[in-house]
Amino acid sequence: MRKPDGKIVLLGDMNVGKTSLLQRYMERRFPDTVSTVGGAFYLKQWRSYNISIWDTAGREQFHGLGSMYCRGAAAVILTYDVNHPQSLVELEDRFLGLTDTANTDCLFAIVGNKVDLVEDRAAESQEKEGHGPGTAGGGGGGSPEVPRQVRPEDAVALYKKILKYKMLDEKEVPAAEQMCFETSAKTGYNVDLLFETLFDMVVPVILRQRAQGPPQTVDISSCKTPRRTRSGCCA
Ligand SMILES: Nc1nc2c(ncn2[C@@H]2O[C@H](COP(=O)(O)OP(=O)(O)OP(=O)(O)O)[C@@H](O)[C@H]2O)c(=O)[nH]1
Ligand SMILES: [Mg+2]
Repeated sequence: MRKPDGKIVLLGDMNVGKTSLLQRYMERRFPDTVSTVGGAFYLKQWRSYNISIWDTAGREQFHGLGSMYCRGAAAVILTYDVNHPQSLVELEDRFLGLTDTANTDCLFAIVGNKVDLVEDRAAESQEKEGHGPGTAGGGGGGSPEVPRQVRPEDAVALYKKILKYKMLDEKEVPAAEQMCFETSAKTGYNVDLLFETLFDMVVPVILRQRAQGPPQTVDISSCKTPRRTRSGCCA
């Protein structure tokens, strides 16, 4: 098997749908998933390039592994659940720091998944209309019964914060509107668009990396071994 030419890593809180997104894209289905342990990867051939796509565990106890998976990454997909604002907050607080090991010219995509639930809830609330007062905490006439939990602008704001954190010039990287997606692994909405937009963007990064020298590999000896807790789990 040929060595991958480039690497894309999915990061984000547990349950946001990272594994489901990857399975939807690679296997064209939406199977039941179990919470990921450690990490796993798929290889995708895109044009003449082999791209590895890494699925990581969002659970806190595997957090220490995240920066190892990001080492040398050409792109990172920061995933949140559009119905859980905290999952967007976590991207900044808990996951962004893990990307310090990625390439200096690493691309960042911000992906709000489970957008089908927003539509479902909106439809439900429309059905209820005219059947008496709403149940979703008032606000008075005119305001939607089920407010959208995370707005696309919130993801764009995070993208801009990332550029600041990475000290990147907005003019030299893809625009926020190009890199913020809303997806549904359940219906497949925007899933091909997400991955294939990134593949196309990653190819020039691969070419630049090649021109700069040998690709970075994971040097396991340089990674700190996770401390063992009394229960034997990774801390
Ligand atoms: N409605 C809906 N449910 C989804 C979607 N994507 C994932 N899910 C469900 O959300 C749950 C978690 O999905 P996973 O893909 O396992 O989440 P994960 O981010 O990989 O979680 P960890 O591996 O624990 O980090 C599962 O029950 C999925 O079926 C989506 O787009 N829409
Ligand atoms: Mg998973």
